[in-house]
Amino acid sequence: TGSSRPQRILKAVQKNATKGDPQSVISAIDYYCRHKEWAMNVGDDKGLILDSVLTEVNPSMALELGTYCGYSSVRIARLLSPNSKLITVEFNPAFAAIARQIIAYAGLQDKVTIVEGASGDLIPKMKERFGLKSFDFVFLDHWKDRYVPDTKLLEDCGLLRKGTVLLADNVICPGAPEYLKYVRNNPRYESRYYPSVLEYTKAEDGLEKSVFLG
Ligand SMILES: O=C(NCCNC(=O)c1cc(-c2ccc(F)cc2)cc(O)c1O)c1cc(O)ncn1
Ligand SMILES: [Mg+2]
Repeated sequence: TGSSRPQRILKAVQKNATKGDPQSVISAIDYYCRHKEWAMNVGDDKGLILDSVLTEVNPSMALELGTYCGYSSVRIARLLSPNSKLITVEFNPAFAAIARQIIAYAGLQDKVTIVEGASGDLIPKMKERFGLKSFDFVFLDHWKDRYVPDTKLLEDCGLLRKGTVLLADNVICPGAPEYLKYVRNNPRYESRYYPSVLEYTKAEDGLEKSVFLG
């Protein structure tokens, strides 16, 4: 049996990036996925918006739902201040295994904790498991029909605080229409849409930034 797409992405990182250099890991993945084979990383266009929101929020505790190969984990962790942490949740063990290696190649393993399992099962256990009060930043990039139930779960588990920033990928493509309805019609959120393109394509996509108002 042949290699998987995530395995080929890891190979491209090991071949073309410099160990311990997160930017070179990001560039190697973007080059491979733009010129060799498409993959569902947030990518370089939407990645610049992610970078700017992250720099503005400067989170101490960040959560990512949907790790895949760890591309956005590297984008997020490279911008975190010392002692700040990223917890990233991945359902698919094969994805998690590759992501662990890509995050380590970037030298960011001390800032990132990968948790394997279903977000709906893991979110209620986060406070006790990680001794955290709440998240300052959440990046939603997993199954699009989990965005609403997991956002409600984060609220109900007291994992959001006044000012927590949620940033959701793919709200246009593949689309998260229920999520847009939920955050845009909800007095507890202040939302803004950042138009962009689907990673490595010219198709329309974008990020929705929603501030939890408590
Ligand atoms: O989280 C899991 N998959 C990735 C979710 N992310 C996406 O589905 C996703 C899809 C696309 C996309 C866009 C256009 C197109 F034509 C095909 C795919 C883009 C993106 O940027 C994504 O983020 C997952 C997997 C699994 O096997 N088990 C549990 N969870
Ligand atoms: Mg995505």
